[in-house]
Order: sequence, then structure tokens, then C-alpha cells
Amino acid sequence: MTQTSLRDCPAPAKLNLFLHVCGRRPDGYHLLQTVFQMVDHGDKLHFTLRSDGLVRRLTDVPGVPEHQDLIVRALHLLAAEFERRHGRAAPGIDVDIDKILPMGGGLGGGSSDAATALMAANHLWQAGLKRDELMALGLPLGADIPFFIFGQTAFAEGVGEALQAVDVPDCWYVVVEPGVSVPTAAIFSSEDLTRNTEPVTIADFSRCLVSQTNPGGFGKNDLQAVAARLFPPVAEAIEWLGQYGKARMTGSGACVFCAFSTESEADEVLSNVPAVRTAWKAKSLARHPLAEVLQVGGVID
Ligand SMILES: C[C@](O)(CO)[C@H](O)COP(=O)(O)OP(=O)(O)OC[C@H]1O[C@@H](n2ccc(N)nc2=O)[C@H](O)[C@@H]1O
Ligand SMILES: Nc1ncnc2c1ncn2[C@@H]1O[C@H](COP(=O)(O)OP(=O)(O)OP(=O)(O)O)[C@@H](O)[C@H]1O
Repeated sequence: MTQTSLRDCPAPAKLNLFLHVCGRRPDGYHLLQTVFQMVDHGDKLHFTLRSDGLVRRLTDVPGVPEHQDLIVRALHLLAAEFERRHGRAAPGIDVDIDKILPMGGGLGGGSSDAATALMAANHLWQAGLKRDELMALGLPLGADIPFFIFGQTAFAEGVGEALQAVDVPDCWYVVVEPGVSVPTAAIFSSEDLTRNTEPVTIADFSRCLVSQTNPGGFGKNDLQAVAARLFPPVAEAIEWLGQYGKARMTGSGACVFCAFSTESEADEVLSNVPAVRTAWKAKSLARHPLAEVLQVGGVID
């Protein structure tokens, strides 16, 4: 029987364990090197098939009109590709969102929502796109979308689309939300941004993990200095969390994280969080948790 709905589809947050800006392309986009790590904290999406070909977001998301939502834009791209392949309109879909990831948080929330929507609709519509085809479809909407569809901890290059799986030890992260939304474009366009970090190799990263237990200890985040200067709450969060270990910003900010080997160490830090701060703990995820919901091996491969 055809499946008509998918409930509780996870859209996990990502952390950039390091993020180096190594150059700039002629179109203005920056060449990056980073390691993407998913964690078990994120949004939840619910999907129901429609029969009239419409894509509808049923939840209000403050500040994001329905037609601008990355979920809706991604589903329209998939619907067009469906029509091209199958010679008929896609069935349509309703989407509900339980949104907990802050926008402009550097946690990739919008990209993760869009990636989950692409994987879920590909399944429900039986559209038949392979993983790399879905990744290519999502890339123009957000540089982090291919990673979430790739679905494993990854060393990334290019603008984030050239991905290689990498092993990172399981650990716990404490993440502080500074309460500001950082516009990614403003950080990348800053005159103060350094764009000439020497390229590293995946072997450099992996070697470093052997000699130290903190996966957030390798390299640096080149966007951090600019974001911390423009957004003082980011600098304050780094200083506060830095009392407990190596605190670093993820993506273009605003959120700040620190890695711990055990849950009890993370709990200890959380017990000291002042009432004015928002912070949470999350465990690293080696694989995208949607795979379990879709009961793959192999739905989109
Ligand atoms: C910095 C990261 O968080 C690392 O994970 C992501 O690459 C950012 O991904 P994102 O928020 O999806 O950003 P996008 O929507 O793709 O880009 C927003 C804007 O940031 C700038 N941008 C983004 C990515 C990149 N490699 N170079 C850039 O210069 C561009 O001006 C772009 O218009
Ligand atoms: N479903 C969505 N969820 C969140 N933001 C969305 C969504 N659709 C569109 N957006 C827009 O995308 C912008 C960036 O949101 P997002 O949560 O992905 O930022 P981010 O965590 O900083 O991402 P990154 O780490 O990729 O820079 C938001 O400010 C919002 O205007």
C-alpha cells in the first residue's frame, strides 16, 4: 500500500567543528574547508500527501513567509523535477514544522529542514531521485543542504558541496544560543574577514583527533572574529563557555559550542548556566536520523 504520511521526521542541527576560508570564487562565494557534525537536537517535520499537486506549509514561521521558506522552495524544485521525469504533476504535500532551531544561528536549521523535506517527499512521491541527484537539486538553495542529504559526518570543501565521510569520535556538545540572528552574507562580505587560510587535508584533521580528545580543537573558525566583533553577544557567549573548555562558534554564528567526552561533563556545565542564557546539550550523530524513519537501507540510494 502507498504510504500517505510521514510524521516526526528529524531535521538535525549541524556544527562546523572548524571552518577555514581559503579563497573566493569569481562569483563572490567563498571557498571553505570545514567538518560538518550533526547532533541529536533539531526541528521535526510532518508530511501528508495531497492529491491536488499543491505544496502547502501549514505552520506559521515568524519572519519567513510561506513562499520564501526553504522547505517550500525545495519541494517546488522537486515537484518540477518529478514532472520532468514522470510526465505528470507531482501529487502535492502538506508540511507541518516543529521549529526549535534559532534562525541565523549557524546551526543550518533552514538547510536541514529543506534537506529533510527533499528526502521525505522523494520517498512519499516515489520520485526516484538518487542521493547525489537530491544533493545537486538542493545546493542552489543553501550551501549546507548537500551535507544533510549526504547524511554522514563530513569533511567539506568548495562552497560545502565537495564532501568526504570522516570518522569523528562520539561526544557530547554544549551549545549556547547568544540570542541574536547573524546574517551569513554580512559576515562573508566584511572587509576584516581573512580569506587566505592555508588548505589542510582530511588526514591533518584525523591525525589531530588521535592526539587530543576534543573534536572541536582542530584549526579555527575564520568567521568567528568578524561575527564576535559585529555581534557582542557572540563574543560574550564564547567567553562564558570558554571557562569550561575550547569554545568555538559554528558556521557564521551566532551559536557557540564546546565538546565533552561524557554526558555528565556536559550536564555539569549546563548546571552553571545563568537564567539569562539559553544553552542545551546534544550528542553527536554519525548518521542522519531520518534513515531510521524511512527504514532504509536504500530508499534514496
Ligand atoms: C558558513 C556556513 O554556515 C558553513 O556551514 C554555510 O556555508 C552558510 O550556508 P547558508 O546559510 O546556507 O548560506 P547561503 O544561503 O548559501 O549563503 C548566504 C550568503 O553568504 C555568502 N556565502 C555563503 C557561503 C559561501 N561559501 N560563501 C559566501 O560568500 C554569500 O553572500 C551568500 O549569498
Ligand atoms: N525553514 C526555514 N527555517 C529557517 N530559516 C529559513 C527557513 N526558510 C527560509 N529561511 C531563511 O533562512 C535564513 C537562515 O536561516 P538558518 O536557520 O538556516 O540560518 P543558519 O543556522 O545561520 O544557517 P547556516 O549555518 O547555514 O548559516 C533565515 O534567517 C530565514 O530568513
